[in-house]
Amino acid sequence: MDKELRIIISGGGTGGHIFPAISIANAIKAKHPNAKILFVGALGRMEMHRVPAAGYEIKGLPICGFDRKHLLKNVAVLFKIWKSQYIAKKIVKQFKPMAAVGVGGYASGPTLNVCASKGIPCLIQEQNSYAGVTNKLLAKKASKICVAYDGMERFFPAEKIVKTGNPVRQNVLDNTMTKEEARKSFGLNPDKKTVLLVGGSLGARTVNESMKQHLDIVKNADVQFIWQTGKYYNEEMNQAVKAFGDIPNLKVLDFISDMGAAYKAADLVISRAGASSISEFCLIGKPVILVPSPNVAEDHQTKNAMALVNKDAAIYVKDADAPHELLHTALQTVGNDSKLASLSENIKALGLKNSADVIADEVVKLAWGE
Ligand SMILES: CC(=O)N[C@H]1[C@@H](OP(=O)(O)OP(=O)(O)OC[C@H]2O[C@@H](n3ccc(=O)[nH]c3=O)[C@H](O)[C@@H]2O)O[C@H](CO)[C@@H](O)[C@@H]1O
Repeated sequence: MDKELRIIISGGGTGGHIFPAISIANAIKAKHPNAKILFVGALGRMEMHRVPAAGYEIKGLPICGFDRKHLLKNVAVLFKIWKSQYIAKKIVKQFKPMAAVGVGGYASGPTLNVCASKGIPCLIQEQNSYAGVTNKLLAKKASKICVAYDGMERFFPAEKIVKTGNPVRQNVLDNTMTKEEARKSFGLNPDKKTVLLVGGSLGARTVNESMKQHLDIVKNADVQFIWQTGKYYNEEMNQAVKAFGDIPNLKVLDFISDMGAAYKAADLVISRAGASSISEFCLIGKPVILVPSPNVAEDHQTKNAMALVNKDAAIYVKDADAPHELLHTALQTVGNDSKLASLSENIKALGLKNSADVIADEVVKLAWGE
């Protein structure tokens, strides 16, 4: 019988924070099936339904970020932070975690602060090449900081850093479908080349516009498309497709639950350059065109993308050029088998394997004081 193991995992806001957290939980459970794991997220954010869907319990804090444009609104934010801290204290008192993991995002702030103040060891996981605000604030209190990029001593104490890469969900890596089965599972022709478009976990306006403005090219192309619009844009994009008329070689979805199947179906992916997505492309060796979001802190997606593009491991299309360039580049690339093969080979060489396992081991060592 395994020793007792009680772990809190906190953070979220977007898939880029939530899915690494779920992979860490899965890796802990695989090694220690009796481990008790509790997630703490932000009420109203994506983690509150994605985490239970992955089979874990989650408690929500009423936390949100500071409003940098409307300073007066921040009085309410301060109150929410205070209240979240109070609720986090109650959660920690009841659950009695032996270690806490923060994956970035608002909820990890109060949760890890409370844990650290009670002497519970904390580990943080930073997915990006540019550290997020919450993780930077928590760094002093953390015992270990797991990162995916070199040079993170700019943000964190060097002696705490472990380079592990980003954990990727096991079902993204272990999909056992054939390409044909995967395409069929999306209602598509099993034998036709396929392009998958993903705008990160929430969808991306630019990627969507690049499709919406060229539905004629889409319809006449000799390939088929899986188009993830994101929840916010889904209705608008569906209406545009409806107004255009029937496009049998196009499947429009707001969110893709089985990314393993979507990647398997695709010969080429078009994507934002979020850190978790990039780790997935590397580990499965997927040819990809990256359109980094220009709207993120310190332009970190462009930095994520360039680490690949400079090694001929991905194609770069600038956000501003995407509406007129993206589809042409995609169609050219997907028709060029030797280009697809070299992109796949080059990107695969950059993957850091077993990240979730390595982090899980670090967490368990902290919990058991080893
Ligand atoms: C706008 C924004 O703030 N983006 C940030 C956010 O991105 P975002 O949440 O988009 O994160 P990533 O691109 O890193 O990861 C997206 C994750 O969602 C999954 N997925 C995506 C679409 C879908 O339909 N189904 C699905 O399961 C992907 O497989 C991947 O696991 O967090 C990342 C990690 O901190 C950052 O690098 C990004 O800059």
